[in-house]
Amino acid sequence: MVEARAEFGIGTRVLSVSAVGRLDAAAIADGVPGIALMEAAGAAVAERAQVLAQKGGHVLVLCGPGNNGGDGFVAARLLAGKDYPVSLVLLGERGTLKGDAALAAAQWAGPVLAALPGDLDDVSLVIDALFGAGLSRDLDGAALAMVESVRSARLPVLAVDVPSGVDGDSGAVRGAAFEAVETITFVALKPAHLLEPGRSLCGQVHVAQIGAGEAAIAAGLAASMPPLHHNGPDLWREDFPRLTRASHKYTRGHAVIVSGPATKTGAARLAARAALRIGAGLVTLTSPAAALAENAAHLTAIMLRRCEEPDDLDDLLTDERLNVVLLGPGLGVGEPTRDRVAVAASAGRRLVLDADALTSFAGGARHLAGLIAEGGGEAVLTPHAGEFARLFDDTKVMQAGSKVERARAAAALTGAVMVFKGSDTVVAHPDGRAAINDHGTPYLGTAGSGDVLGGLIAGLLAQGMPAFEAACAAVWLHGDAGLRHGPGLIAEDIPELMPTVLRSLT
Ligand SMILES: NC(=O)C1=CN([C@@H]2O[C@H](COP(=O)(O)OP(=O)(O)OC[C@H]3O[C@@H](n4cnc5c(N)ncnc54)[C@H](OP(=O)(O)O)[C@@H]3O)[C@@H](O)[C@H]2O)[C@@H](O)CC1
Ligand SMILES: Nc1ncnc2c1ncn2[C@@H]1O[C@H](COP(=O)(O)OP(=O)(O)O)[C@@H](O)[C@H]1O
Ligand SMILES: [K+]
Repeated sequence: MVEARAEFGIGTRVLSVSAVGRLDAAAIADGVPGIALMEAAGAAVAERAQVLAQKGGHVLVLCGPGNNGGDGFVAARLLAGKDYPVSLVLLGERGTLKGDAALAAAQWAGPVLAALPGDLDDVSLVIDALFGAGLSRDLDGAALAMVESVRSARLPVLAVDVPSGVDGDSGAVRGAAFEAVETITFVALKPAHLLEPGRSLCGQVHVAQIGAGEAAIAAGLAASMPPLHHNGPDLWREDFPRLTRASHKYTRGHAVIVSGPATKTGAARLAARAALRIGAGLVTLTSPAAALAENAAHLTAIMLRRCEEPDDLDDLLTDERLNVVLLGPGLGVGEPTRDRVAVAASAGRRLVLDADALTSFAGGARHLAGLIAEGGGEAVLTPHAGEFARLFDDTKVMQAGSKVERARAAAALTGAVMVFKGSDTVVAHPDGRAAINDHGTPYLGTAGSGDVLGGLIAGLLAQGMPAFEAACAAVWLHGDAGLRHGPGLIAEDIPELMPTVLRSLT
């Protein structure tokens, strides 16, 4: 879990590595000496180290050749001052240290080792201050050997800024990386604290304040555009549907969920139930004739309507009150599904496209983009990694870099809000706004869980919530239900947890 005790003014924002560099530079230009920022960073590291190391336990500090290493020198000095036995290893020559790192090293009175001690048995905690924002290539040589030794000795690691070897912007591992029990970062979260595999390698993440002022923070925020957010209620609470005394079912929207054929209807019912539970005023499930009995046997408050051909869906959508259509779960892959998507899109409805509605456009993302653009309605697409790869196979989207960049490129190409699912779900708007969600649990990886998510999004869209915020809210609420339930979760449980989840939102 990530503790978002960020610098005042950062709010939900996640900053790129270069933006944090700009922020630091602006703070220094504002009159906060770089060494003061480094002292504050090192002090935050030392404070967490005292929590993590056994009382008076041996702390091994691994310092790199840049400012990340400088933070390590400060932490080592402060811990030694508290009577912790400290060993400090420096990667490279002390004489080549520059700037603030050289100043911090000059304050360290203890020995500087050139390599790991042979015996690591009595080490209580390793502080990883090899590389942070300045990681520029894959780990090799002495750095790689240190990672391997610490990993094989199974020592607890406190990472400074990011675990060394993790790329701060993408969360990718460059060659090898430490696996930390805790990571302490400064000013703001970076993408690697939320994107896999970085997120898992960070352990618990703490954001420490180091004294940057308002103007510096504004410079950092301006340097990280379009904005990337850490998903949470602060991002979308303002836009969340609210009831008034005058609200009634027709003001709460009417979602249409398109069911698959007989024996493939459960996914649509899960979505329909979720749409109703999250507050849509009415939900209609459309069903082929052969699946009507099966659907009817399981539905009560959800209405049922026979829709055999795409034209039947067209007829249904002449009623303007039906404002959202969800297609995909259980629908089957092929032309009939593409035709139904085309009908719903050309009717100008807000769309949620999931599962088979995405796979039916495999390699045809541009065709889908055309349908969405012609209809003029907003769309939310909810691919998991497999569906994403199939849909964007023939495009440059797959080469766009990090998961955030791929989601942004996919959103720009399709003109739709993208919900790129996984343990690190990324929501991206065509204008580049994006959010990473870490509020969830692996218990959500269960059949039908994604169908429920689609229904939650449809239910929020039906109530008029803007598409990006609706997608972010649904992802977070879905995760919250998973966290509340924990072991034994099945997809059916998620809609039933919504009353509890929603009650706790206020
Ligand atoms: N005032 C501030 O800005 C503040 C910054 N703070 C701290 O500074 C950190 C950023 O510091 P930084 O920019 O000096 O980069 P850093 O991560 O130390 O690494 C650069 C060095 O590593 C080297 N190197 C890179 N990859 C390598 C590899 N694979 N294998 C071997 N060597 C490799 C690279 O070599 P080069 O690429 O130049 O050859 C260079 O020498 C940031 O994460 C935070 O902890 C805080 O104190 C708050 C105030
Ligand atoms: N390890 C995990 N941590 C958090 N959320 C997860 C994890 N695994 C899966 N999920 C979530 O569960 C849902 C699964 O959706 P999907 O793969 O479409 O399943 P299905 O097709 O069975 O409905 C997604 O919302 C995904 O983000
Ligand atoms: K580090």
